[in-house]
Amino acid sequence: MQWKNKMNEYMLMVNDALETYIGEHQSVNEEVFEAMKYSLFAGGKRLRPVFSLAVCELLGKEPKQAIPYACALEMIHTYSLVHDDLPAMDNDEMRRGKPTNHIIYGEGIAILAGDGLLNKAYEIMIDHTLKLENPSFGLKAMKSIADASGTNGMIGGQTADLLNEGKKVDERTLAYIHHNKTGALIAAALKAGSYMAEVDDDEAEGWERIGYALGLAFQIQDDLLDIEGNTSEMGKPAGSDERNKKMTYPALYGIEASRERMDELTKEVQMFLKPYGEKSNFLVMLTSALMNRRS
Ligand SMILES: CC(C)=CCC/C(C)=C/COP(=O)(O)OP(=O)(O)O
Ligand SMILES: C=C(C)CCOP(=O)(O)OP(=O)(O)O
Repeated sequence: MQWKNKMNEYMLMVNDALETYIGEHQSVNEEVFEAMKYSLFAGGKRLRPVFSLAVCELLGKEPKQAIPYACALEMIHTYSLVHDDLPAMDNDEMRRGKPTNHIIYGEGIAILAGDGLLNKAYEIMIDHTLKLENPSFGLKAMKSIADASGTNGMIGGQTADLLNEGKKVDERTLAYIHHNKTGALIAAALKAGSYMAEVDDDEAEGWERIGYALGLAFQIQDDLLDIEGNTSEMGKPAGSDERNKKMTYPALYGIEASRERMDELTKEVQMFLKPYGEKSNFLVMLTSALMNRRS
């Protein structure tokens, strides 16, 4: 299973860099640092940073070039989960196999820890971009991540998700939710990775487009697991979507149609990767593993 070794290698690079970036704090604000570290190192799959590193390497550059942007993506993703779990949102008590941030630290600190992770992401990207000989690719990677995380991206998707709880949404609204809530950050991970390999905008947009397909397939599997998976394997509560009256892909289209759509999207991603030949083996394997995952 060579791809798993590669996955471990990328994860180690990301975890080491995250440890360095988060730093140590021994002062009155220590509590918020502890809360940030708690969720960041609770055992996430590190998919978004791994996608960035893998795309950068596939395109012929050292994956470490993408590390600051990859770590920023993981911090933004982690903040979004900390806030998503709050009582005001999904009110979940378990995440990444552990009690959620607000259960351990209380709601106030959990909100601040999310804010802290979000801000830290930009501190890292700005520090690194300022040091680049040619900062334009760093700026483009950073802009991709900022756009994807904002009100026209992940925050927009989460807003639509929240406002439509308990309602039967139409296909367009559900597509908007998925595209933005989950797709945007995954698409930005691929796009930012390609920018760190110094590709032109057309090529970067190709990676972004396929990232959206990957993101939708990933969210469909997440929603299927919420119905069919189990809490101990997933490390987060099964049945959360039903409890929160969320309109999901399987709720609107049914389980069979959801699986078919996920398979189509997976094939689309694999067709995109095919011209890259052997260099794309890791991403091809990771994509199929994600669609068969149990957590
Ligand atoms: C701005 C914010 C707070 C964004 C949250 C984005 C997001 C992808 C949440 C998790 O989605 P989910 O609720 O479908 O997934 P899970 O099953 O992991 O809770
Ligand atoms: C977008 C969704 C479906 C939220 C969970 O994302 P992941 O499944 O990547 O969560 P972690 O492994 O990072 O905890």
